[in-house]
Amino acid sequence: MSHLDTMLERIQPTCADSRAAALSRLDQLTKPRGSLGRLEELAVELAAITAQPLPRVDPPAVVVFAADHGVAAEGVSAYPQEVSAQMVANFAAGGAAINVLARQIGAHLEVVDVGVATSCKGIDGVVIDRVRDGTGNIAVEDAMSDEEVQAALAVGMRAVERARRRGCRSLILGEMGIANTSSSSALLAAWTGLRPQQVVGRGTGIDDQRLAHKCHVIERALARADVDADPLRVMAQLGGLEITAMTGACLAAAAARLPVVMDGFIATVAALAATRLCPTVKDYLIAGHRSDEAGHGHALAALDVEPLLSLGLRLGEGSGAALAFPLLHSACAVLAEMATFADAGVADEPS
Ligand SMILES: Cc1cc2ncn([C@H]3O[C@H](COP(=O)(O)O)[C@@H](O)[C@H]3O)c2cc1C
Ligand SMILES: O=C(O)c1cccnc1
Repeated sequence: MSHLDTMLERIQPTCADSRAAALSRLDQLTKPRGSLGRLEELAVELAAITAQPLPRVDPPAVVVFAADHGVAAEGVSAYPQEVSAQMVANFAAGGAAINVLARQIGAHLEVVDVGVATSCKGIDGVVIDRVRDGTGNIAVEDAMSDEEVQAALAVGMRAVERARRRGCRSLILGEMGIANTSSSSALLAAWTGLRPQQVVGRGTGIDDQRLAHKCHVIERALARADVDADPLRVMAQLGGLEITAMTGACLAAAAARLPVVMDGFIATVAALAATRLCPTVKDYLIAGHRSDEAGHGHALAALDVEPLLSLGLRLGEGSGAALAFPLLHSACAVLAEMATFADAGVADEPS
């Protein structure tokens, strides 16, 4: 049995008893029923995910998976490929946006080189768990072999295991990889049947001319691929190493009953891939935000989830998920710390 099959077998439905206990307690707390809106839904979801009537999400772990994309050679990004490795060094030095946001929420941050074109070996503090030197250019060849997809999934699973051993109770998945909005668009188009024009966005900030070119590149990739193949084969043809690692991490998190806060477009497509391998994973996912990337709304709709925030972000790295995390913290605190009507001697029926 493969590593993946073992993981898929371990994924169980979320806990109905803890969900019911959290729902019942919320209705006894000193507030009009349902008045904390989405925060109440979040508390209930977290109880069901963790199988704890009083869930805890602290401390969170942030894992940033980094890799390169052969399709960068088509000129689909506003930035050159070298930026992926340079940003890995920046993560390691603590200077990127996600470093700041992770510090604010008390998260341990780990950066994993899954396949940056030029190895990040030697950069202090980076986990080296490489599958290959970047992917193939999806416009002309498969991104990876089937074996490499399995290997990249396992990279994500190992990262979750490390986070668990450190005592983390929730997971924020981030990515760094120049041109990864192209791979994500191709995957989303393959799985939803949407046209490239609907799912391709400006990524790092490309102009209209480059956007039209990017759409054409994705059309070439889709024309070459068998989009009806099984999800792993589609990932091999059109995906990315860091995207696949995030998929593996979603599966491992669900198996371990860890809530996953999804970040932007790329992270959401990776989570969508996980649900195509195991639909139950969906119940372990919390949509942190809606990014400005054109395809993100479609990816969230494909998962049938509503994001917590919409801040016009278009960064990735796990930044939007880290910004949403305090809401999870608040949901848990309200459930655990608010007085009940009985405790506080407050009349619990409207007159
Ligand atoms: C300095 C810098 C930091 C980033 N951090 C995240 N991204 C984001 O931009 C990339 C995707 O956009 P595209 O497909 O257009 O290349 C990914 O690396 C993503 O994480 C960055 C991009 C840059 C340039
Ligand atoms: O939504 C995202 O995650 C995103 C958008 C643009 C560039 N990088 C990431």
